[in-house]
Amino acid sequence: MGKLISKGWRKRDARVVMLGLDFAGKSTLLYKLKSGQAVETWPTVGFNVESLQTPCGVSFTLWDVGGQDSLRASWPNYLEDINTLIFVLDSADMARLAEAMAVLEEALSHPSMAGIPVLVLANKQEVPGALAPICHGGFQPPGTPYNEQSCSWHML
Ligand SMILES: Nc1nc2c(ncn2[C@@H]2O[C@H](COP(=O)(O)OP(=O)(O)OP(=O)(O)O)[C@@H](O)[C@H]2O)c(=O)[nH]1
Ligand SMILES: [Mg+2]
Repeated sequence: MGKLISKGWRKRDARVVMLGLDFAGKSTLLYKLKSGQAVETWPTVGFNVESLQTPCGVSFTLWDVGGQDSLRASWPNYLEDINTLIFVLDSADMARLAEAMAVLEEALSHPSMAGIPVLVLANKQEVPGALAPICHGGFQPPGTPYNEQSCSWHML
């Protein structure tokens, strides 16, 4: 976040976009951050958006984009002029890990993603058998080996 603030983010709301396969938990996360409570969700058709603030007072707008296959063609529209991409991964869904990797790679190839910080959020960690973040070694943008010190992308 320090890097983001140093880019002048205090002057305007940052635009943060969440992508990920359907059922990954994006909307659950959005409303948990907004209300502090777990809410029931339905598959998102289109997007949800909320204004949020970090505990240290940085305002940002968080976009939650529907992840169903039929909606992914619209993802590039959401990537224009963003400050950060959060890619939400269902860590308990091994069967779709490769699919998730493929759609992340496609999103990262969008021209407007150059230089944009990416956070891969390994969700559903409490599910028995979920892949631990440290085990997501194969799940990384091509050419960008995971490095705790690197600011270009982070796995949480
Ligand atoms: N066990 C577990 N379930 C979760 C977690 N986060 C979300 N879920 C569940 O995952 C399901 C899908 O959550 P959503 O938030 O609707 O998923 P989404 O990524 O918004 O899906 P789309 O809108 O279709 O793209 C719901 O049943 C949630 O309750 C989590 O951390 N752990
Ligand atoms: Mg949703």
